[in-house]
Amino acid sequence: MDEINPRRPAVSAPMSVEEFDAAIRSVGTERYHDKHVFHKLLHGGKLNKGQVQAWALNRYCYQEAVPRKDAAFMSRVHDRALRREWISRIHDHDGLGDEPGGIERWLILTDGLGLDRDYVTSMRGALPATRHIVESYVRFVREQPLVVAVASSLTELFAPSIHRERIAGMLENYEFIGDGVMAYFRRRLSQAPRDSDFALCYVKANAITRAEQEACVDAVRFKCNVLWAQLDVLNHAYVTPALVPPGAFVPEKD
Ligand SMILES: O=C(O)c1cc(C(=O)O)c2c(n1)C(=O)C(=O)c1cc(C(=O)O)[nH]c1-2
Repeated sequence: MDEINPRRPAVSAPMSVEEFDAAIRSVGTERYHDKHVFHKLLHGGKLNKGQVQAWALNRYCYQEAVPRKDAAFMSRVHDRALRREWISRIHDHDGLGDEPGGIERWLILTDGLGLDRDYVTSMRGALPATRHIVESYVRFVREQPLVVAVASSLTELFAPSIHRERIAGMLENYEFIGDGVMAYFRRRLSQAPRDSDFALCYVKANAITRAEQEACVDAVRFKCNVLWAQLDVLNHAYVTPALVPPGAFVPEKD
């Protein structure tokens, strides 16, 4: 007869698929960056043009990092079917053929805000912390188990509602924002659900043990932190009291 070994740590049973789904979504409810004060200011028209410029040029660093993290992910995938699926994420951002892609659409936004393209793409004016934060996402995806790396993209489950709020809020509240420059976010309204549907199915099918499921939930938490921390440093540098670090972009006075 098997004896119960009291020294063996209890192994928790895996969550049901419904519990796992709910655990992932509850991370977003608790800590997605739609709750950050900087977004409330941005969408509510409470920032001046210089502060919006600072947001857009720092966020460029995130845009620039996303296809690199997807390429880092793909470099580790041996399953051809998964690579065939994932590559569309790189095309979404870098473009393919006549489709200019999301980075180009982001630069249309920064053009519209009166920022010089070379300055934006050089990332010279970005806050020092922004670069470190976005690189931590690339590193995470390069180093973590594949299913955990996929899970870290699941914040996109929560993105469409913030994109809708941003399009409506910025168009309504800033005379320097026109419909054309919001094209980036409009396009994401269809891209993000496609990506997050796939990622959620993949994670549910491939995170089998309780430990794997918990690592995936932690990955969503990590990624919320990546998004949150980018807003923390913007708020710290550009919202009162403004504390722009040496060498970073300085808005012109209104
Ligand atoms: O504006 C936003 O709030 C927001 C959030 C996120 C997200 O939740 O990760 C992404 C995006 N936008 C986005 O535009 C985007 O292309 C994107 C890719 C990814 C990813 O992790 O692969 N997240 C996001």
